[in-house]
Amino acid sequence: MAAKDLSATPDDVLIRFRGVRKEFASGTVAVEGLDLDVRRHELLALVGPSGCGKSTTLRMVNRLVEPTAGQILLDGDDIGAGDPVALRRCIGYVIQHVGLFPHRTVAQNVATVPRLLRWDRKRTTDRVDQLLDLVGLDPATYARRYPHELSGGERQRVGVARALATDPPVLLMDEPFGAVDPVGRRRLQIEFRRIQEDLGTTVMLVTHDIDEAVQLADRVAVFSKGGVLEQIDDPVRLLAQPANDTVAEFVGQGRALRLLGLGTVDRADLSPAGAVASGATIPLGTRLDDAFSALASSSKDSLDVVDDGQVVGQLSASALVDSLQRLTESGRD
Ligand SMILES: Nc1ncnc2c1ncn2[C@@H]1O[C@H](COP(=O)(O)OP(=O)(O)OP(=O)(O)O)[C@@H](O)[C@H]1O
Repeated sequence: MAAKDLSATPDDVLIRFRGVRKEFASGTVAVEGLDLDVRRHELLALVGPSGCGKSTTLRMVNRLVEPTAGQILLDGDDIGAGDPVALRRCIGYVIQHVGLFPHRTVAQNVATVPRLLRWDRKRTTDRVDQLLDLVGLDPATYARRYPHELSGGERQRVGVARALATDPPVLLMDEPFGAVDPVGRRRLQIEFRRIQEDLGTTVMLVTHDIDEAVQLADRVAVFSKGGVLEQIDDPVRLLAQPANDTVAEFVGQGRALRLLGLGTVDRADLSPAGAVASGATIPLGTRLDDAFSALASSSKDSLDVVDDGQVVGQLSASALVDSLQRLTESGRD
């Protein structure tokens, strides 16, 4: 399976779960009757309450867990029929506590799979440097460091670089940004999304954080206890139109604000700049939830919006409400 070009077939589905069930020896049913398609090049987030089977679902894709029933197809092939070691070589895996080898340098950690594949030294070092650059770690500074000489966020970046070393078509991520502080986390999420789009990697991402899911993912799958898939949709639709009470409860009371987080300040939202400056300024393209916070903390009822150092208009509270309305409408058919 590793040798196959997974980008070669026209089928839009890369990973297909068909009637997958996992019952552990203890009798716990972690996943039940799961039918789920993961599209090629998409970032699919898996969310749901603790213990609902998200990690088990993920770990069945690289066969760290074997299903009790059903099938998982990767590009049309039943993964249960092939060699699990070959399978894992074409699937990157990133977990919360990255699991870097403590006695190996950053470069050696990133080179783990290339070495297993017996890449020559030059190809390996070139790839390591390229990946460290990609995740924002200067190779000259970081390549020879050991994991204990890195911050949590830097370790997480090395984990991502290591998982991407051989440019796997599939990346499984289980709470990959969980150990990073909120500010570093947002930066890392944005950078990761850019890398994923550039490389075209198909990603399944398990997260507890609904905000992370709706900000990052192309689609979000909401599970309930017992590994039951309640809804799978794009973030706007999920927030605007939860399929049932379980999903509505899970996506939470902050739904309106989360929807705002999916839009940005656009010229169409602005009224002409007044003669009197409104006080606070924000750049065009600011996320609507950040604009809302800026407005809430300003003493005025509108914000000046700047682009290229010029005030291009004002954003009022009512324009923000209109934007939310538009986002909600776009999530409904
Ligand atoms: N190896 C195992 N043996 C027995 N039961 C297990 C095993 N691994 C997981 N479980 C059980 O299966 C269920 C689903 O676990 P899983 O880790 O997939 O959930 P999760 O949604 O990822 O949870 P969390 O969000 O807390 O990480 C839980 O009830 C868990 O206790």
